[in-house]
Amino acid sequence: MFNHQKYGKQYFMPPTISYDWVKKETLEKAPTWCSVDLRDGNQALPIPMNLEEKLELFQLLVDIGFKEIEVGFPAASDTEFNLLRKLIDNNMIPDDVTIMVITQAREHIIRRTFEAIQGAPRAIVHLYNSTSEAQRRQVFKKSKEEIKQIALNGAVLVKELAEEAGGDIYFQYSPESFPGTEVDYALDICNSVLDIWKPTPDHKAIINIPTTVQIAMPHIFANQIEYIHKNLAYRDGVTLSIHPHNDRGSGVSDAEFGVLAGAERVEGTLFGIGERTGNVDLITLAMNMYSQGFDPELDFSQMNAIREKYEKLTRTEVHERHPYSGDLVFTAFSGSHQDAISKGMKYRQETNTEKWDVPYIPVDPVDIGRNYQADVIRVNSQSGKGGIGYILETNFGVKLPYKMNEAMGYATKKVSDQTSRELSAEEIYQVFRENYVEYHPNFELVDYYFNKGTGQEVTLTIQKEKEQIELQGKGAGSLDAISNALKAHFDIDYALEVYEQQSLGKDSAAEACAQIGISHQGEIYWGAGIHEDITAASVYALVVAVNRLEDALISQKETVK
Ligand SMILES: CC(=O)SCCNC(=O)CCNC(=O)[C@H](O)C(C)(C)COP(=O)(O)OP(=O)(O)OC[C@H]1O[C@@H](n2cnc3c(N)ncnc32)[C@H](O)[C@@H]1OP(=O)(O)O
Ligand SMILES: CC(C)C(=O)C(=O)O
Repeated sequence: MFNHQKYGKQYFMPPTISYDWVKKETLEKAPTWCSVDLRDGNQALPIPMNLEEKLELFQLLVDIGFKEIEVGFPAASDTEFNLLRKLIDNNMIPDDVTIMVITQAREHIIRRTFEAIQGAPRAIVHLYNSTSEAQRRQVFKKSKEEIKQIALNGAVLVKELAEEAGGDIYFQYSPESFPGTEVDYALDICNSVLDIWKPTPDHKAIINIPTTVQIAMPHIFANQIEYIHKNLAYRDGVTLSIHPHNDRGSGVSDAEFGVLAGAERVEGTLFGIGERTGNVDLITLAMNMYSQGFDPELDFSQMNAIREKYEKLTRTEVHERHPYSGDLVFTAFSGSHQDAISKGMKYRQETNTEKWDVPYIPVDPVDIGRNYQADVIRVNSQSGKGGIGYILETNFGVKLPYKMNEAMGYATKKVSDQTSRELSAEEIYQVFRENYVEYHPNFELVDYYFNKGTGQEVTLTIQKEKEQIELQGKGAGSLDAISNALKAHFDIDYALEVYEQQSLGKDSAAEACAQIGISHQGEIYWGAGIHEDITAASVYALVVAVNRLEDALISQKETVK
């Protein structure tokens, strides 16, 4: 039964709350990032990665710029153990990267962990045990003091083995299931562990506070972290770290608020993969900083390549709406958004604006290897003239007059609506050609030439059904002469209202596109022509516009009948 009364508050507020973190606006300095993809991320996969896949992911993490990487839980399996041996024995760990290994606070597991890191240039040994009230009562059936002792025994052994091993070994402790732990009790365990390790500013220890399962709103977590930050022993010898999960969907908020509250290091995964609803997504965190103008010290300029490799290695798919990295995150289908984006892009180009502030697009897609044409404006039945015009202009150089763009917008939406699908740029161009360049249901222009080279007298041949007809016309200019010939033949009147043209390419041999709008009884009828010769392009545009006017007159006559 769906019964909310079954649930209640399981988290603990800290003994004092100062809310200093609320007064800070944004993250201005990158925290130390620690990727836990190879451990927490891997733990979430139905088919865990094999050795080769893990090595490839390790290299990807190094390439992105991670300086701390949790390589695994070496006591868990031979694959994890062998991964460490492979990395260490083959000198595959770059000088500026520190690997981390996690261990339960159990003697045989700690010993196996140390075997795995023997000979490592540097390593963090990450010790954890569960401290929550629920786990003490249900899982461990131990008192607070006994649970604390598990951590302390582990801390002592870790220290002894590190001293035996020599080398550069750092310690990390996590009170697992912290969200359900009394905050002052968690702090007491952490401080007691630190009393054993006695860290210094030259050889810091890490205290890592996880939201193992998220059970409170992000501001609660921030208050808890601020309390720990202010009351940690050996504070200048400790890096305060956080490890948010995402059960309530607020992993990113927990992380951001946690850093505002005093955390200096964040553990998480690429794309937020992790058990249940995942870990905090480090890409989103880093890109959030980037979009505020701060250096995240991680490089996501090849986002698509990172995503493809990650999907291949983990056999998971990144959702198309996943922040910053999904296929559709820069895409606007809706008309008013497309209109604002295309105007914003144009404004940016015209004004050479340095700061990015294009409406609806939080970061410049190009910065992460995406592409305006393919990614930003895509067209379906929700789209409008702004986006459709943008696609014609940026892909094909066709810049339609404002009102014609509106008509083209409706013609395109109609096709998308009828076919119930998105239209590609080529398909949109095809709609344009069929409706405005190749549209001549009533008559076609076969040929024309100007008499006596004056350009003011024209002879043109049109095809009407099966018949070819020769027409004569005179005018103030060539287009006027042709227009007069058509008006006389069809016995119609209209005014040449709009005339625009643009070159479709950069060289002089490139084609031109002309657009013509003729008005008759308050309505405008549009046509376009594409030709190497601009006069020819205009003539063809006029022929389409007159065909459209003819359509309207024929249907008027049919209505009268
Ligand atoms: C929140 C996190 O993601 S933490 C990381 C969790 N990840 C993993 O556990 C993945 C890797 N783990 C494993 O492969 C296995 O658990 C191993 C190899 C480490 C240990 O295996 P086993 O000893 O067979 O089983 P298991 O982990 O279930 O052991 C549970 C026992 O350890 C105790 N225990 C569990 N965690 C801890 C801990 N952090 N510190 C001390 N004792 C612990 C339990 O109380 C239980 O004790 P009991 O045997 O007296 O009942
Ligand atoms: C071991 C800790 C850090 C952990 O993974 C968690 O609590 O989620």
